[in-house]
Amino acid sequence: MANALAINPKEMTELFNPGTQMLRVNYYPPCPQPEKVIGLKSHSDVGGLTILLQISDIDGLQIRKDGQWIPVLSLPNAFIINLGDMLEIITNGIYPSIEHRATVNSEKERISLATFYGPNMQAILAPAPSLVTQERPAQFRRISVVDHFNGYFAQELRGKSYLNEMRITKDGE
Ligand SMILES: O=C(O)CCC(=O)C(=O)O
Ligand SMILES: [Fe+2]
Repeated sequence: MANALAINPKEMTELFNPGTQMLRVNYYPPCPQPEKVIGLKSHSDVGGLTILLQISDIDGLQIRKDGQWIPVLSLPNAFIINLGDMLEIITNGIYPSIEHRATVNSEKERISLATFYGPNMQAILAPAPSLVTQERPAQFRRISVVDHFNGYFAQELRGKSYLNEMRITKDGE
């Protein structure tokens, strides 16, 4: 990714090396009225990369694109790769994180395994200096990784609302 962006790889490795790895197992029981509930509310993952495995062949994951919810069809033995908020910040918005949610099925349970590749807990999160230019000023504020995690987990999941709080607005706030 650093190569594709033509940045000094150190700017990326300083944030993610040594990184953290977390695993979440999601279990969505069947619901007779699936249109009235949501399995996992709309959110973007907080960290770097998410590698997701849908265990059963039950669809449920949806991504938001141009304001529309698009189903991600489950392919047998295929991983789904999601970009998280910290990658959006370090790439100064060039690689946006993906907003997604999970729905439930009326008859069958669904299980997914999400592996989160996250940052060094001692690091500071900010756009990579070489991606901050006069034409493209910093889009996000500097914050410690710990404070960023604390802020993210203190809120309920609501789209990309927490990342949006990190955005520097036009008047520099
Ligand atoms: O179950 C899914 O497909 C999505 C899981 C997810 O978004 C998460 O664990 O963060
Ligand atoms: Fe997620």
